[in-house]
This record gives sequence, structure tokens and C-alpha cells, in this order.
Amino acid sequence: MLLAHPNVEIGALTAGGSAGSRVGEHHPHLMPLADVVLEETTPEVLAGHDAVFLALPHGQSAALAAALAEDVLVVDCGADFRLENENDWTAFYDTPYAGSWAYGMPELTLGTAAKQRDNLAGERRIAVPGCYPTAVSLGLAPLFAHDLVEHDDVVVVASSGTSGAGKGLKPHLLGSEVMGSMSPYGVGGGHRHTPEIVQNLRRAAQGADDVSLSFTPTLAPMPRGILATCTARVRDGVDAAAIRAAFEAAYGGETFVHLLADGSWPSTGMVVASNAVAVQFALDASSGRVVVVSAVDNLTKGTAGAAVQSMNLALGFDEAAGLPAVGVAP
Ligand SMILES: NC(=O)C1=CN([C@@H]2O[C@H](COP(=O)(O)OP(=O)(O)OC[C@H]3O[C@@H](n4cnc5c(N)ncnc54)[C@H](OP(=O)(O)O)[C@@H]3O)[C@@H](O)[C@H]2O)C=CC1
Ligand SMILES: CC(=O)N[C@@H](CCC(=O)OP(=O)(O)O)C(=O)O
Repeated sequence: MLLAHPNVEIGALTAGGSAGSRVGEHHPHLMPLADVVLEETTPEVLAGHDAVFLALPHGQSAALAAALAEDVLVVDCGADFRLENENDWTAFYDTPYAGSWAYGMPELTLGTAAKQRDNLAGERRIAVPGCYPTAVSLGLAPLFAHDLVEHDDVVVVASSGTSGAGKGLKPHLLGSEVMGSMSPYGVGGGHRHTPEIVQNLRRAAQGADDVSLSFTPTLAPMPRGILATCTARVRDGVDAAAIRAAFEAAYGGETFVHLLADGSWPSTGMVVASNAVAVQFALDASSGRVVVVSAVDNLTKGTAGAAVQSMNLALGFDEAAGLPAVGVAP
């Protein structure tokens, strides 16, 4: 995305164990960068850039960021600075709590009158959201902002492609284990994205402290994409027109988040390789629940796209610069 960005010149590209090798050995599709040699990830190598993107394993960003100048924009794709509450961090991560930064989800509605993008202009430290929290929070936030659902009866099941787990070797992620099979993980409140989603829904509901969530991730045999199916109990008297109005108020003017036309449902295929979010809902009158389905590409809107969009806002560029607004088909 940065290669296609009109305001960006790429500087140092750094790595861990791969330092010293060529970009083309790891990412052959990045042909213009094929012969660039990856450097060590040190404050010295990163110095002198206007913006630095970190995409390190959790817990490794804080020390590096602290060694970078305060006027340099640092965008962290890891979880290190996403959570405001130290107890939430220590419950799910095993490194010391490092604090929280401005949260890089511009379209998150904060009540009915503000968006998270208002908090990103001019920022120099930004935490990129997790991929599941992106799909789930953008799907549910308008309902919380407009007070249409009960806060304490939210159930989410979401499927992710395997690239969500990174490229490291993991026993359950061998091709032969994943292909032709779907499986749950982190069941029973065990996934570290649960507090991040709750934090976002609380922000949407302007600080409500009674939000609770049952979240179950599942691994799907596809390279990329997340499909989140979210349900919540609607408040008395809430009808489909009120729900549609809430989504239209939240996303009517957005470039990347789309409430689909009636009868059309999100799929991961329709957002692959784009920064788009596809959302649709149905009111299930028999159960008194609204069902919201949302789809994102975990590697675009779910990480790198959100990082570039956040940079654009922080540095005053066109918010959509360099970002693919539509995906590829078939
Ligand atoms: N994949 C996804 O869908 C999403 C990922 N994220 C976050 O983005 C970050 C990167 O994710 P992803 O690319 O999938 O993870 P990977 O595990 O695929 O890559 C992590 C990279 O970090 C490098 N690295 C590890 N330790 C160091 C170090 N000490 N110094 C410098 N580089 C190091 C490794 O480089 P080398 O190979 O050279 O050792 C490796 O390429 C993570 O924080 C992840 O949580 C966020 C949202 C979605
Ligand atoms: C399929 C898969 O394993 N997905 C990852 C989520 C990746 C991501 O967005 O999250 P972080 O940035 O918080 O790592 C997981 O469940 O841990």
C-alpha cells in the first residue's frame, strides 16, 4: 500500500531473524522492493524517518517506541498500546503493561456525535486495532451508540483466515490440519480480543460500564478474511427501521464502511485486498435479537490498511490515500 501512496517514500525496511536477506526472498510479489536488503530493527536504523510502522510480536513494541523521537509518528500494529485498562492487559498478555495510545479505528462511532477519527489528527503514537475487534466493533458500535440493544447480552462468533495467525510455525496451523476443516479456539472467554471489543462498545455507548460479551473465534480454511456474526438482544420497541437509521447515521458518509443493500450479505470474498468493511443486519423477531454480520480483510482493514489510514489522518493526508477501496473478484 505504501508503494502506491502518493505522499510516502519508503525508507528503511527492517526485520528480526530475516535481517540481512532481500525482501524478494520473503515477499516475491513486492517486485519494486525485491532487492532491498532488510536491516536490523534498531532505534538507530529507524531514526530519521517521519513515520515508523511496527508489526512485532506482542510485548516488543514498547521498548523500541520509547527510543524513537516524540515527533516521529509511530503506528503500532501489535496489541501493546490498545487497552486502556491495565487489568485487561494483564489478564490476557504476559508482558508488563505499557500504557495506551490513540486507537486507530477512525470510523468507530463515539456516541452519536463524534467519531474516533477526531482523536487521530496530529497524533504521533497510534495503536492499530486487532483484526477481530475491527470486524466486530464496526458491526455493533452504531447499535450501542444509539442505545438500541441491551449491553449485557452480546454474542459473537467470528471466523478468520489463517494469515491472522501470522507466518510462524504453529502445530494446529499446518496446511493439512487447516484445509477442509473449521475449528474454534479461545472458547469460553479466552481470547485476548474480548476486552478490546468491550472497550470499543463502551466507547460507542459513551462510557457505559455494563457491556459484556461472549466471543468465540474460529479458524477457517482460507488465507485471509474475517466474517463476524454478532447478535444482541434489542431493547423494547426497537424495530428494523431504527437499526437501519443507526447504521446509516454512522456510516452514510464513510468511504470504507458499507451497510449493504437489503437482501445482500457480507462475505470475506467481497472485501479481500481492500480496506472495506461490509455490514448487514436482520432483526430476528422470534428471539428478540438483532443479527449483524460484518466482513473485513484481516490484513487490510484489519491491520495494514488501518495503519495507513491512521497515518493519513495523523499527518494530514487524504484519509483514503494509498488505500484500496474495493477488492478483487472473483
Ligand atoms: N496477521 C494479522 O491478521 C494481524 C496481525 N496484527 C499484528 O501485527 C503484528 C505482526 O503480525 P504478523 O505479520 O501476522 O506476524 P508474523 O509473526 O507473521 O510476523 C512477525 C514479524 O516480526 C518480526 N520480528 C519478530 N521479532 C522481532 C524483533 N525482535 N525485531 C524485529 N522484528 C521482529 C519477524 O521477523 P523475522 O521473520 O525477520 O524474524 C516477523 O516477520 C503482530 O503484532 C500482530 O498481532 C494485527 C492485526 C491483524
Ligand atoms: C487466526 C488467528 O490466529 N488470529 C489471531 C488474531 C490476529 C490479530 O488481529 O490480532 P492481533 O493483532 O491482536 O494479534 C488470533 O486469534 O490470535
